Amino acid sequence: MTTKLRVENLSKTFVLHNQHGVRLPVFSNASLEVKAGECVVLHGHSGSGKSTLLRSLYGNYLPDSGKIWVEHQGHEIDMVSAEAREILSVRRHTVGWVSQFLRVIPRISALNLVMQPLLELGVDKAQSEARASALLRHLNVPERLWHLAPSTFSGGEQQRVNIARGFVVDYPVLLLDEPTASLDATNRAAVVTLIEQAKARGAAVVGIFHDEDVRERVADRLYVMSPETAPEMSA
Ligand SMILES: Nc1ncnc2c1ncn2[C@@H]1O[C@H](COP(=O)(O)OP(=O)(O)OP(=O)(O)O)[C@@H](O)[C@H]1O
Repeated sequence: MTTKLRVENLSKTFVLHNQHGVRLPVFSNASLEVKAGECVVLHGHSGSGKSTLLRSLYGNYLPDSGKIWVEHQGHEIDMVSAEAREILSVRRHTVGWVSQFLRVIPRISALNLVMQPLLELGVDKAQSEARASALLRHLNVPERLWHLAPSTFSGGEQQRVNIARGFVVDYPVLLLDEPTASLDATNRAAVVTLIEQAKARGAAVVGIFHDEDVRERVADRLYVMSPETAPEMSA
């Protein structure tokens, strides 16, 4: 199996400049590898650094040291040292991000929000619309809402629009930040099916799931945010 994502000796410390420069080490020497078709779940107590690690993988946080190798269009890119335009290209083509929160854009309909990543890749409108509709239907978003802007949707409806948008492109790597938080059992199962389908087509998945049932269904391995990867706090 091909390795899609390789993290080597990654360390991250937050420096709180507005609080006397307090240093808050989050993890050090984190290393993991995710192959095509595998799902690795980040695991550890609240505050152990799961979100910080996941955000670093997407290039949202800059680690202090270490490498994040992503297989991107036939070669490996290190997300730690990559230039901004390379990170944008990785995000457009290779690494998808699904969080529990939807960034609502005023006046853009749910259907258009979901289609957008496909249109940006040059997929034609009819095909994009068909794929987006299938996902919204799968996630039980009522059809009467598809042509409305999601700002007035319930929390769960917004969450499902966001998940549809995150799964609309067949990204080789998927980063999932608690995508099932606050969904009911039917919709959790719908998301689990999407993750299983992504794995079956060869996606490498890294996720955070607080729901134990979901974790057990999708995880091939747990990556434990152990005390060794979380050094003592120092001033
Ligand atoms: N932007 C930030 N600036 C400063 N400190 C931060 C920042 N983000 C996170 N932290 C700190 O880093 C530590 C790890 O936070 P993180 O959110 O990664 O943990 P987590 O394991 O995802 O927690 P939870 O399960 O509660 O979501 C926490 O002590 C948090 O206060």
